[in-house]
Amino acid sequence: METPPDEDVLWARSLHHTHRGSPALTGVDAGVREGEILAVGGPRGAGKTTLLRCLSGQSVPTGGEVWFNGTPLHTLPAPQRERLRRERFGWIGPEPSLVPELTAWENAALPLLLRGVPHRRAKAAALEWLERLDIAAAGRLRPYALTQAQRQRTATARALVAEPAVLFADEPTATLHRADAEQVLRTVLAAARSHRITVLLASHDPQVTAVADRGITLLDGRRTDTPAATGTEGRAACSLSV
Ligand SMILES: Nc1ncnc2c1ncn2[C@@H]1O[C@H](COP(=O)(O)OP(=O)(O)OP(=O)(O)O)[C@@H](O)[C@H]1O
Repeated sequence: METPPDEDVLWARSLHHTHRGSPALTGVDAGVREGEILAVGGPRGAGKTTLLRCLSGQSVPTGGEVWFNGTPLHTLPAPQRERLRRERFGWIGPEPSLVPELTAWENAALPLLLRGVPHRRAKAAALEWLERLDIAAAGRLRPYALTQAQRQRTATARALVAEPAVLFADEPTATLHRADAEQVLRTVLAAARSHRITVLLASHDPQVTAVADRGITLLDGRRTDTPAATGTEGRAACSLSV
């Protein structure tokens, strides 16, 4: 068995995954270094979400290995995997799934509250992230009273509030208008760089993936990027002002 490279915080080898018998990933290798922003590009249906779900321990691959800091996620019993996910990973999906009964700040504070952080400290941290995302004024509103953009910003605050080791952002700006998309991306990237959060950013939009340090590309569940392209500096090609 090959050992994960020391510098990779997250490392996957020969990942296979099927959905009801249909292949979604076919032998994908990937690695991301601490503090790196890695884009996962490719058209719809290419396998980006499936890859992020396998790397984050939400799905167990049908074949291959996933290692996080020397821990094999692919063999970890479900309760430990859940715990690791809760404590070390953050997730932003294309649709903000907020708890309808909670206010924006309570939703944002949820990862800290569930971890037993005192109410006052959790609230202060949540409000700080909502402030950074320009929606502190909406902190007392419940999700039904928020716009789609405010809901997505709240979900972004929730993903960052506990300063995860790895942030998985799956099409995080897909439902946002350009200006909102730019601000959400800018905040995520600034937070990642200042807190050394590793980011996996999946998007079918080349303007979004261009903000990453490095990118891989999937098509029909396989990587299509060449080693040379993998090392390309994404930021040089960035067309979003983030
Ligand atoms: N729950 C599921 N059940 C059945 N097939 C699925 C399921 N999830 C994904 N697939 C299929 O697996 C393949 C990869 O899907 P995946 O969502 O990972 O791709 P993607 O690149 O993230 O695309 P998108 O941007 O549309 O989400 C596709 O063919 C998709 O139809």
